[in-house]
Amino acid sequence: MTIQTVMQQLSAAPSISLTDSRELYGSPESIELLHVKSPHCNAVVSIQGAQLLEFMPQDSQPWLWLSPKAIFSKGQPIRGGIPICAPWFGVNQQDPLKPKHGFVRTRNWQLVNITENDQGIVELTFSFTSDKSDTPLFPHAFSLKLVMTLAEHIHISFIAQNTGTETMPFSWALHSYFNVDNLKVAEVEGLNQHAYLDATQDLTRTIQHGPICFESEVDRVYENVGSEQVITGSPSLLLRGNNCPTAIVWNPGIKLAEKMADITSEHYDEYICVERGAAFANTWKVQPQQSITATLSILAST
Ligand SMILES: O=P(O)(O)OC[C@H]1O[C@@H](O)[C@H](O)[C@@H](O)[C@@H]1O
Repeated sequence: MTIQTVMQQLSAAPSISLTDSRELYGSPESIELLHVKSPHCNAVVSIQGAQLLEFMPQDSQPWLWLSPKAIFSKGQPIRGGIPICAPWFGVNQQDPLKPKHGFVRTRNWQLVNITENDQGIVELTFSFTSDKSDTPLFPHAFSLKLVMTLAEHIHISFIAQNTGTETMPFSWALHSYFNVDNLKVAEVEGLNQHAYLDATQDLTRTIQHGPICFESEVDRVYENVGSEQVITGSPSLLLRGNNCPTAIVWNPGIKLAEKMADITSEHYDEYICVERGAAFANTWKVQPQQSITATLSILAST
């Protein structure tokens, strides 16, 4: 979309304005952002990575965690909100030197549509199309579409299309960072008795007993999960995924966080990640010209 069309669509969407990270967060470098202040919510979205950074329903508290030490720099991951990991999740299995979590989280996406309906519900549509320069990183041509609906809740549709001529292995995650007011009492429910791969123990298969608690580093991959998980804490949230068979639950704990410049021991206990996507045994095999759609809703849990 040209800047002219963006401006036209923004003029029909009174709750959305264009800003940047310098203005909003005082960063030295400027990353383009959309600021939503609607009757339903306040939100901030980065065009780099098509990444929702902040979300707070009216009369509530922030649902997503954005690190106070987040780095806003072109081509760098932004720590917090909902980064999109694709076309692979985690460490690349063929070449561990390739960027972790793929490369679309650090690229500019195309903003293809901005709408706000009469009730003030905002919908943002982004697209990403790989090009020849991406072939050394990922030998398949693909395009992605992400539709983000911001109301009193968050709804995301994620669509991947194989635009090449061979079957495309594609793993991905919506790597959501959720605010917790007390890590010691925060829990994730909905995975009891489920096997997981423990990334802190060389991916040893282990069985989950009861809710997930965060007493030290947690880095777990649950395959073939049910549609819903609940984060209990303040706020309590319900995640409902469709076609997102993998859940990844992560908090680095204090020791690892000390080594992460955009988290540190000062902030590691402010969030947990509960990510949904399709990874490990659930990696998508996308046929030539096939599109696969997944959706994720994040709702207040009652
Ligand atoms: O620092 P990154 O690349 O954003 O990754 C953060 C974490 O992402 C999680 O999804 C992984 O399970 C962790 O192992 C990883 O440390």
